Amino acid sequence: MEVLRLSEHLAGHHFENRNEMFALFEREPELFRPRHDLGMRESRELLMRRWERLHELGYFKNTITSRNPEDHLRRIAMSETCEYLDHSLSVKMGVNYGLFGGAVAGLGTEEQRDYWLPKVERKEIIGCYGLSELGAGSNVRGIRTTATYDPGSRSFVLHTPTDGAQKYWIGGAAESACHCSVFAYLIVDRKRRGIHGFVVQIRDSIGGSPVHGVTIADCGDKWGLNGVDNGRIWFDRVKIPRSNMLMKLSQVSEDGHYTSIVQSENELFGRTLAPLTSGRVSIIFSALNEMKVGTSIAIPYAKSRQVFDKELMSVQTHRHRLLPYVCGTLVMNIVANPLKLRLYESGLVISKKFHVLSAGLKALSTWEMERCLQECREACGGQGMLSENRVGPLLSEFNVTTTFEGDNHVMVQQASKVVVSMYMEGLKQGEFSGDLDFLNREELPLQAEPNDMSFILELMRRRVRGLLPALVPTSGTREAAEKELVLFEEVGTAFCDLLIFESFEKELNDSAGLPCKDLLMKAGLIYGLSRIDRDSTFSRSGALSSDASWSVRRTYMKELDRFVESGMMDSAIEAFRVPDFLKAPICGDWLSHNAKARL
Ligand SMILES: Cc1cc2nc3c(=O)[nH]c(=O)nc-3n(C[C@H](O)[C@H](O)[C@H](O)COP(=O)(O)OP(=O)(O)OC[C@H]3O[C@@H](n4cnc5c(N)ncnc54)[C@H](O)[C@@H]3O)c2cc1C
Repeated sequence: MEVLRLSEHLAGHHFENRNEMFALFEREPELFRPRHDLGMRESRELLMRRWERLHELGYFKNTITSRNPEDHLRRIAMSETCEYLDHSLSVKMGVNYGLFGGAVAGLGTEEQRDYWLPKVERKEIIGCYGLSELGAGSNVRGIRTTATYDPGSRSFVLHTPTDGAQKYWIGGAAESACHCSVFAYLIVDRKRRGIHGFVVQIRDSIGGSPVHGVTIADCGDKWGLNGVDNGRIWFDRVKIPRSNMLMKLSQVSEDGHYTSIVQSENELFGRTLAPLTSGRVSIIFSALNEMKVGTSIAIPYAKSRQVFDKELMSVQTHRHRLLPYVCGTLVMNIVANPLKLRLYESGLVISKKFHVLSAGLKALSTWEMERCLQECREACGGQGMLSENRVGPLLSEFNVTTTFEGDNHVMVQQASKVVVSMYMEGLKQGEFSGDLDFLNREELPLQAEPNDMSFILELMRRRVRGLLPALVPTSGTREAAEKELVLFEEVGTAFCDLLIFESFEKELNDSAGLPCKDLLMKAGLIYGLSRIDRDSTFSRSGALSSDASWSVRRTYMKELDRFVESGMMDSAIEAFRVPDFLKAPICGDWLSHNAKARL
């Protein structure tokens, strides 16, 4: 019962809707069983059939046009559920509903929302999100597409000046999308006004021919996520009506007068890209859910496998290879849930802390997921190479999450920038504030036994305390700090880790009636010890002496054993609640599955 409540808590919201969707998958296996044996063309076709079926059953009804955050969260729950089955499906729907729809909802006027969003919801149009270009991905300000206002025809002229400025990787553009939220430099009366969003029709209908002036090409076969038809788009002086500029933040009047409610180009840039924040938070959950699937396959297999007369899961290295990911998933899930719920609160203003946590968690969770799935693949030995056992294909399906919606290194640097600015401000003022407040106090002595969260938190703080002055000597400049980019990113990671563990502890203390608290506390301890044990920045920053590092190692190994022997590992896997039909043959009676009699 407690474990079921933990499952519900991890899901965070719309537990019943998720179950309902899993039940549909199970009921209609022809369409909804996992397929990892298809080429690009069949994957795309299958995706469209799956999406159509979900649409027909009304799963997304009222989730795009509604003003009620609950309805948007319902769509997110549906999308997360689809990820267990088909990452491409949830990405393609996410680009349409979340990015295209999100751009209209976030950047459009009331009138524009009322015009476009019902069409998206009724699937009369499929939208894509055109930000990245061949020559500029992470460096968004480097895009070159222009949108020039022509007062004579009261229209904008969208143009791709060079091949480097072609829109690239645009999900849905290669085959199906008929509209695109295009991001381009606005030019009014020969003045450049920063990057703005426009709704541009690129095909005459869903899956139809490109409209006049638009050229579209397919990015081609990828080694994962092949259900998504990523495409390239060129605009050759394409005219769109004035009303297609998304005008909530800035407006161009009919006679070509530019006004904006935003004070600076920097602020405009931040607010224009805001829909990406919800995409980033969704990616955190992609990573966590796939770690749930990977470990829910590798661990039952290891429990049923004998190696050299021992049960594989009893082997110390195996515990050390898999359990940190089980524990990390629990920790990050507990931290990411309130982040997601806050994102859909009306009137949310994205604070620096929110930005650091969402960007940092996006990077850390997807890197963890990548390592986790690789480890699960190897932990299943040769069986891990079979597509039917899912772990290998999932690794290639989800690999891109480290790159899109903000490359991970660039995300970590966002955290670095914030913490370095806070530190330099503190040096200037002679006092540190906010999340660096602890720097005003003496370092606490380290407790002898590294066996609880206060030890983990103290070490996380010590590491930040040690790394910051190494990066920013008292007289240093921010520019100099940014040249030491490896250390700069280490500082960002250290700060994110600290925020993650602080948030985790706060959630544990503040959430009344949190189920399986003992299990979660142990998970926090093990995940913390694993991060300390594997990362040299703890010793380099002076946070951890050699003696203390041995003590960490000893406790860590003991805690791994306790986690298994107390039954906590099994409870965690049960709480992940991956339905059997979305696991793999090696989770069950794999001898019978491979019996000669079955040939
Ligand atoms: C499958 C897929 C789907 C996508 N879907 C869409 C979509 O629908 N719409 C859309 O607009 N875009 C989409 N993208 C584009 C995606 O957002 C970009 O690929 C991403 O932002 C990275 O840009 P890039 O590919 O140009 O890589 P680059 O920015 O060139 O990065 C290359 C390498 O350089 C490193 N690097 C870059 N800048 C720095 C720096 N400042 N410091 C240190 N290292 C750095 C990165 O870590 C990376 O390893 C998609 C991409 C893929 C692969």
